[in-house]
Amino acid sequence: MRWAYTAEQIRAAEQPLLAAGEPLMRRAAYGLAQQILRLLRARHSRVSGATVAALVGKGNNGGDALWALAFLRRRGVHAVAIPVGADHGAAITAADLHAEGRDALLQAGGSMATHVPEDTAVVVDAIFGTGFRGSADVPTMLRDAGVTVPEHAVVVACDVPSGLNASTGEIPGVVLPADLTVTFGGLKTGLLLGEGPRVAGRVELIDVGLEPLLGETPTDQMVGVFEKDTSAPVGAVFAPPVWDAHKYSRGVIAISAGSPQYPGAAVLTVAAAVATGVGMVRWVGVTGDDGDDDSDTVSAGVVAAHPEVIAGHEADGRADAWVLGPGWGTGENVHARYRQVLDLAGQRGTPVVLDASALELINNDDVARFAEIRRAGGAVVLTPHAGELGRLEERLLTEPGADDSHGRVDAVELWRARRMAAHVGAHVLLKGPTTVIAAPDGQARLDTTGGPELATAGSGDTLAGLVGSALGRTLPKTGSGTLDTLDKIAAAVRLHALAGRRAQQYGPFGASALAPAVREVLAEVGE
Ligand SMILES: NC(=O)C1=CN([C@@H]2O[C@H](COP(=O)(O)OP(=O)(O)OC[C@H]3O[C@@H](n4cnc5c(N)ncnc54)[C@H](O)[C@@H]3O)[C@@H](O)[C@H]2O)[C@@H](O)CC1
Ligand SMILES: Nc1ncnc2c1ncn2[C@@H]1O[C@H](COP(=O)(O)OP(=O)(O)O)[C@@H](O)[C@H]1O
Repeated sequence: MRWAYTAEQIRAAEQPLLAAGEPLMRRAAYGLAQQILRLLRARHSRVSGATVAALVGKGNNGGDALWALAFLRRRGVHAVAIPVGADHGAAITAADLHAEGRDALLQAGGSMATHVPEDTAVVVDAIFGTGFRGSADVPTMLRDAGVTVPEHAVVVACDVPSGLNASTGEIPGVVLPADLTVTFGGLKTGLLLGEGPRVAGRVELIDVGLEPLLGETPTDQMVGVFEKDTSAPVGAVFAPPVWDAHKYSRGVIAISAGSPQYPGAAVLTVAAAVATGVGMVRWVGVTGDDGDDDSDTVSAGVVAAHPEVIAGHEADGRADAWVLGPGWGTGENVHARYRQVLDLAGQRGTPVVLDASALELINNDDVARFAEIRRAGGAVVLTPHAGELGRLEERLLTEPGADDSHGRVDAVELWRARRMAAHVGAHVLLKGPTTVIAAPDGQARLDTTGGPELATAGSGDTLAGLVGSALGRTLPKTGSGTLDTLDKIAAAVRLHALAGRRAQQYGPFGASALAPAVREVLAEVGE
């Protein structure tokens, strides 16, 4: 796992090193040049003779690119810098650029230009970096300057795409989307939130020696990031059973989901939990303890699809984790069931996942119930998408709107999830293209592994079942002692994302394809 930081945190960490004369810019530029060389080698047989053009602003971001061009020039690259931007209304020129960088480039034999040569293989976007404020329309700036980016050129953003807020992921104007972003010192949260993932392309991090200083950031301000190619602890959380396991020791997942209106939600949530391999999955209807005909239809559907499921109407049975809410709708009994399970969980310390319709039932009185569950050793996990979180905010917070007093109106997903988690004393799993998981103590994780193939009805029900399984299953004693609720939720999110990718390999799919794909992913993880 890597950590991500706001631009302000990165800039603060840089200060002592810059004051001590550390050559941060040259380290950053060297890393950028290496990444460009790698691209050139992959796309062209020869590095020497290839053209790399940088769109250079007047700040240090431009300085990075100028130094990188100087390194590339020494490797035989045709290196060209094009000043882009304005100062007091007048277009900037070479004289306005970072002086040392410009001199380094010229001394190395590079050149200044007013347009991007047609044979350019790589265009470096170095107009603005973390010093960007306000808004900018980069394509219009380029058009006004008579600069055209050739269609065949690969666009590499220096630190962040110019015009992207490096902390929040907002784009107040328009940016030039990058194929690759080479970022320096630490991963910026803006590359992972909001519009960031859409415009940053692949992200490579260059170590410039900030890590020790960033490590001093309070943990509630660091954001853990699960990298695409390393695992959130999927293997540890969804580990195979130990040799002397029995069905109760492996974990019993109790799921109250579905209604006559949405019977499929029950099947999908149950299917996900079953697919992870647990000791038992119980399905519990939302009617009174006697059940009724309507609920029996849902029950029959669940058992027909999954004969191994124990279906009934009593909440008071064995449960190592509860999942409440997928497909409940607004039936008259859901509220009683919701209250009953929260009270039971408070007495027993059972983790509870509140999804979909259950989220609509939460009010401020429940905060004390959630605290009770945590005190008893359990956890509460809310799994809203942005719309559901908005409704929670309206109901629970006195100031539901996004607060911009910290200069991060967005970081929206991160900030909103953290705020809600702290307010209600529960973990908040905020679903979307970037999934945010916030703990009540301020810690957070981001995962961008999931693709848009997951945006299909019932995919959230599947995720709720996976989170329930992660919280209720018994972990092997060895090697998993340090896994906390945040890790378990993160593992479920990652498993969901990997299942989406796996299912997609066989073509477009609906959510019922996810549970079989979960089994395939776990078979590989376990190998
Ligand atoms: N993080 C690190 O470890 C390092 C960061 N460095 C680089 O330094 C960069 C930050 O440099 P700076 O602080 O000089 O800032 P930038 O180079 O990001 O941009 C600042 C310039 O752009 C102008 N500007 C900002 N917003 C504008 C807008 N909306 N319209 C028009 N002009 C605007 C400012 O007036 C200023 O002249 C980083 O992004 C990174 O590339 C490296 O040089 C050293 C290592
Ligand atoms: N564009 C996207 N890219 C990646 N993941 C997405 C995207 N849109 C939605 N998702 C994921 O798909 C799932 C959808 O869940 P949800 O909205 O609750 O669906 P439903 O309620 O229909 O089951 C979530 O895990 C969410 O993170």
